[in-house]
Amino acid sequence: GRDAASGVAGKAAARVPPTVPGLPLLGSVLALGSRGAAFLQECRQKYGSAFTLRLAGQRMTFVFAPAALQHYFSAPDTQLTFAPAFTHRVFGLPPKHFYHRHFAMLQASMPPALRHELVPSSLPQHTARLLRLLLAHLRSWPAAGQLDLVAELKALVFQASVALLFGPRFLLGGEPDARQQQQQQQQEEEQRQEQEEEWERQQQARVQQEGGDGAAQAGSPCGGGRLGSPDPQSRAQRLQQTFFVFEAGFELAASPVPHLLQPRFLAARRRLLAALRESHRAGHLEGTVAGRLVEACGLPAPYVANMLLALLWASQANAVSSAFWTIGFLLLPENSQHLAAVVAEAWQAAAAGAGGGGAAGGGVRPGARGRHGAEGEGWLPLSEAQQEGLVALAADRRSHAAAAVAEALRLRSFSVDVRIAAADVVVPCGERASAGEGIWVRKGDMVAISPYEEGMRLGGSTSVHGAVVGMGGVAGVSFGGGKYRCPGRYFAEAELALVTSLLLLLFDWQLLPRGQQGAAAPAPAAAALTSASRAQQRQQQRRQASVPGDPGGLLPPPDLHKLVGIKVPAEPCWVQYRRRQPPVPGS
Ligand code: HEM
Repeated sequence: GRDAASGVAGKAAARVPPTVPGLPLLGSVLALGSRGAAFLQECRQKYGSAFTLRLAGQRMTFVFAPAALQHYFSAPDTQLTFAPAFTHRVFGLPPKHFYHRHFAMLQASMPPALRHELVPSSLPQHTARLLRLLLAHLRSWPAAGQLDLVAELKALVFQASVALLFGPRFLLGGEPDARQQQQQQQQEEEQRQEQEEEWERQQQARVQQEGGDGAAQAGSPCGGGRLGSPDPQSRAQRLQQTFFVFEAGFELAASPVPHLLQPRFLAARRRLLAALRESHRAGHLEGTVAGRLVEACGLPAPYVANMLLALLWASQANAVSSAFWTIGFLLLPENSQHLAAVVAEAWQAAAAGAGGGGAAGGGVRPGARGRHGAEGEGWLPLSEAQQEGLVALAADRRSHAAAAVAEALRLRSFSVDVRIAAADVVVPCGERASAGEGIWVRKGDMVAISPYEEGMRLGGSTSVHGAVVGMGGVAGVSFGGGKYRCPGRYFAEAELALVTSLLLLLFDWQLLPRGQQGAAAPAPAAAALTSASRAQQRQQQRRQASVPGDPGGLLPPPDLHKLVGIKVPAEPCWVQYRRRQPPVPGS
């Protein structure tokens, strides 16, 4: 195997992979753009475990053989390199300035770069803060009602984790504060706490402003996910919506299709860059993960905002939909046992925290449950000590919540990872890969892998390729591998476990039948359901049958157009929810 992986002995048995015929000039751009993963599956059936697509001017070779995976993640940069052109095209980071700083950004220890910043030992500190931000946001939810879980998780996860990583003042905005630059570290810390309190006050003020009457509401409790809503919005909501316009346009923007044809993407990027630039100048990012990364990276000032945009995208794009899938899968009837285990474990963790540390501040307010009413306003769901219990649970990689997160990632990450061939190389492939069999890839071609098996069920046995076992199974591969693996992995896993435990501890949830929402929900006009859209619906239901993890088709299908990263749900997901009482201290 070692010979083949080195790409030297492989040359003798190397073959050129078949090229999929497509349109003149465009090649398979349209097929891949419109059918995504389904198109790749067809190609795989027709051409086998390696084939090349022509995508306008770019050739992209897909390799599916397990032997290729190992090579992919271990090949030196002189053979396969992380796509620098891509960071330029999407984030506007020129390789000239960025490429040699890339490692500093990932690895530097002083000032701490991402790998040092987000190591497991520093996680409790980050997750404790994240939990406070999540709780502040959840206060604006009525005690019960119906909501679109996709939209609400977007708002919850984006706003809380951006406040954590970029600082609450990035989301709040505000005037530059010259004094801030001279403040000692301790003062900065105090200030951040004040900002978090201010953030909480704002969330609370909004509850009051919106009536806080707790009437069972449908729709978006905090205006989270409704694009184009006419309601006056906070800066946080506007940033969130702009971000998801950027994210929706991301893959097309990375393709060779001219940006001139993508005005929405360009406008969103411009707005995000302006907001990041303004916050950086005003000192809002000081003392935050993002601020320390700027220091570690040492980019020239004009490109700082572009790097921050890359961090914003990387930290949100996958995490938000992963949170949805984790909770969504747990709500499926066939997973009720797993749900019960996650709830019991969260309950225990909160109770243990409450028992161990003494419930500061009186803990849970009795009466916060049941018929929602003016309680919404002062709802303080978890004491400090209970929060500590949940934070400890989020760091436990053997918890039921961690298993549910890993399973959701495995089920919704049947996507692709991409490198560029830095030279003519042989990638091991085929039944005799260990004996040197492989495929040729030309210098400049893209090499893509998609190492996922489909058709597995939550809790079922996990079959993974031997090549990826060392990286934590398929869920591990969704974070990439080798030296470019995701530096946010441990943070992301703790974040997702925390969001899952918290929401399942504080609320009872029930999936509503697809396409059916509560009376108060904004129902789609019946007339709008044309025969064309009905046909589309049927087609989607057929596709759903082949989507792993949801045999009954109760969750929205994943959008199969998206090729990179965790799949995004293609539709809203309506649920009924109701607050419940977390454990009473000492119980
Ligand atoms: C479920 C959540 C997440 C998934 C599935 C995920 C996955 C990935 C993958 C696949 C890569 C590319 C690795 C490669 O090509 O080999 C990546 C890169 C990256 N991720 Fe994550 N990620 C997640 C969450 C996060 C979070 C929460 C952060 C930050 C706090 C983060 C920060 C980054 C950064 C900065 C990079 C770029 C690294 C570079 O420039 O080389 N990610 N992620």
